[in-house]
Amino acid sequence: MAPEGKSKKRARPAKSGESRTLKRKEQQESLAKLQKAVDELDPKSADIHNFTDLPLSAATAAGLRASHFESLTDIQARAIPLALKGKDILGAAKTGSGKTLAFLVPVLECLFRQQWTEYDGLGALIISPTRELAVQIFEVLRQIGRKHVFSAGLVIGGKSLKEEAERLGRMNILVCTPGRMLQHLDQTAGFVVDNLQMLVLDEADRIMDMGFKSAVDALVEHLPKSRQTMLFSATQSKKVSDLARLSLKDPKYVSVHEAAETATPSTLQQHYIVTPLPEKLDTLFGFIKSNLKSKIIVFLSSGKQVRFVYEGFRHMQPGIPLLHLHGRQKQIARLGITESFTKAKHACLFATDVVARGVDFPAVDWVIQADCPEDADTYIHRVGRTARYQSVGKAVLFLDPSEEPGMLKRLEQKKIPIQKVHVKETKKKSVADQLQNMCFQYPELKYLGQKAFISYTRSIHLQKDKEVFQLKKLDLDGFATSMGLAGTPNIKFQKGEDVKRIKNRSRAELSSGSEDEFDDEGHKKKKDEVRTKYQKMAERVNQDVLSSHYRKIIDDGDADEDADFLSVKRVLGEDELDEAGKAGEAALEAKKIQLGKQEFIVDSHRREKLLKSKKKLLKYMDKGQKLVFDDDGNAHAIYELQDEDEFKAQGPVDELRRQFVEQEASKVKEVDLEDKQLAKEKRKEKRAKRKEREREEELERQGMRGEKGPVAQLAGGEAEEDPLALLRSLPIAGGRDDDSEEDSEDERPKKKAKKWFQDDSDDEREKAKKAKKEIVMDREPETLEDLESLAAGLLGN
Ligand SMILES: Nc1ncnc2c1ncn2[C@@H]1O[C@H](COP(=O)(O)OP(=O)(O)OP(=O)(O)O)[C@@H](O)[C@H]1O
Repeated sequence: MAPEGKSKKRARPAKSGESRTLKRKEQQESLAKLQKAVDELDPKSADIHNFTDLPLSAATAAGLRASHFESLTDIQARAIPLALKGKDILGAAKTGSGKTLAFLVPVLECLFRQQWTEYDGLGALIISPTRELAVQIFEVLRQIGRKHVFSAGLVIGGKSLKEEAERLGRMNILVCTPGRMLQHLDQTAGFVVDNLQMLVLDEADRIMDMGFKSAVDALVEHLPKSRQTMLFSATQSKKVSDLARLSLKDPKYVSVHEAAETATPSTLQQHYIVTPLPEKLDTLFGFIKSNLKSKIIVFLSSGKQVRFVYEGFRHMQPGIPLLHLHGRQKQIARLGITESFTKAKHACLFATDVVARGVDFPAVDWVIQADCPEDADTYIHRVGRTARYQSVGKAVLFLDPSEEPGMLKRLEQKKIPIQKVHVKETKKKSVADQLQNMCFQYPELKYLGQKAFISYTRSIHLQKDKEVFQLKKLDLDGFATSMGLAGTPNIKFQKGEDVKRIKNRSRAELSSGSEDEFDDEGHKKKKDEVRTKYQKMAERVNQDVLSSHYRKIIDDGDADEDADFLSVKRVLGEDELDEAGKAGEAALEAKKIQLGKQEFIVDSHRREKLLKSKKKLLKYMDKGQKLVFDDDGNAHAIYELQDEDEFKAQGPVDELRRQFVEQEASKVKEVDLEDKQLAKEKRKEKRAKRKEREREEELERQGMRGEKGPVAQLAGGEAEEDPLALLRSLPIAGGRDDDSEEDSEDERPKKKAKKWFQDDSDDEREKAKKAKKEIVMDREPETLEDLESLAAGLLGN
């Protein structure tokens, strides 16, 4: 028996070697077949109607099938074939027409055809202007990519940079917002994007506009030029400057609805109501009361408007669940609200333009634009939240009489069909009295009202399109009264440069909470900017209620918004020390500290804290000196070793210094370049080695077990792929076959054990598979953390 066993053992490697070669051959043949099909694909073919008509990998096809996507929408049928062939694309199609899949499918396919692994690093970057949209794109990617083994992550902020940074290195596909991504590219050591194959900009016109300009330009600087780039939007522009900024190569413009009669979906009914500003809230409340069995989104111009209307109406209990969403809520609250509204059958969501673009809430009946959009493009995106993909929807725009002619002209220019309707007087519900009572009763509501009033008037003042927005023609006193305010708040507008600078930012940016934050006066807030108590008080020029009221505002997840006022936690700067003293800070018993040549008096906790900060103290410390030791071991300053005359003969000191600095700088630069090149080559070499080894091991393992692995299945073409098979075959720490040779190469990084695959035995694997299935089926991701942890591992489930 023993010899038999022995002979069996000897026979196994030979068998596995054979099957390994066979499987590799099959895999290569299958890939070559797929590539050939892509090469031969005619992007203009009229026979492409379904996903099955496209040359796609079995994994993508299975993911699409499992997500119930069968037939292609127009933009998908036109854009995907071109994208599969590696073309740069400018894609334009109406809202809700399926642009997301038009770029996600090519992303998956591009990486699949290159057999991308986690060691190849970042392969595709998808940029979205808002966090909500990024989360949604990520969700769709997770759905259709479920059979792939790529890793994917979300980079949208809302958690510490360090936490995000730890995951980045492992990601093949990232969905991100521009600012946050740039932060990582600038600050996260070891995050390499040299290998990037694809860059996608969803809502490209928005990402390329002023608000994101510097972030996007800097971000693109980091990316390799030899990549495929795709831009999508319902309001796509062909601006040459944008194309140049992104170095697009012979881009194909795919605009499926260019010849359409209207720029909005044909299933959308669009109306407008002329309602003077002082009657707007009455009309809105009346509308909501008349549509209690509906799902409604109400767009307002700023977060403060949203909060006031939400709080005010909530107290009046209209009989429908009310929600509110704006960019300055905490990330977790934003996600929770988005999810609640997604699931709700009947609800009314008050929102800023943070959800105007891309967000795919199911079955929205009404989109109400209670505040006029800044331009026709914003109008198109807002109304696009309803009547999505073959469903019907209705939209109503509220206009002040002064806005009517200008706005109608803009809408007409953009081919937007809209009809005027009148509100029945009986349907209007006067809310001014109730709001006035509430403002009297709840000072915090009054405060919100004042802020909302100010932010509304300011947004009108800052609008670029003066034909539509004419502050002077608005009845501001009537508006203040309708909000329940006893008097009209005084408004101060900035003049000159400030206004110009603020004007350059669109209303959407001011209210969407995209990424940069702005203070009440429109100044861009730096994250750690230190502002004194006095500065803040000075900023409250437009308020006439006491600051204690602010603190009473119920914190329902909006803490971010009022962080300026509510938070007492501040980082202190030097310039604050004196102020702190003035403000009566408890003084410490004065003591003295000697630092370098300077003496410091410590008379407050703040100053003491400052003096503990090494970084801040650097400027007071000696800069250090270069010393040279003579033969006797005595130290000398460099100049001491040179004869003075000799030294002077060399030229003016400043010139010498400059030359020296230049020389050294160029040396450093040279060495730096060499180092980078060397490191890059090493990385490439390692990657290639790893990839080869993985393939071999995978094939070896499959051959030894006699299992039908993914490679064989892929070659078969027809059989249902096991999404985890490839993963299982990867050399997982703690789960290696005993008889597999331990790789002795030092440089090989230890793979992290993936929880669900730790034991390689079939039973354990089965259990892991079940457990994983349970997660996917029984528990939907609830938080950002859930989403990311699902994705941080792998797309496949
Ligand atoms: N081929 C398809 N078959 C069925 N449904 C689809 C298909 N493609 C997309 N959809 C559905 O259509 C809806 C809208 O798709 P998507 O969000 O991609 O639209 P969009 O064009 O990006 O819209 P927006 O311009 O507002 O961003 C989604 O609910 C999506 O699931």
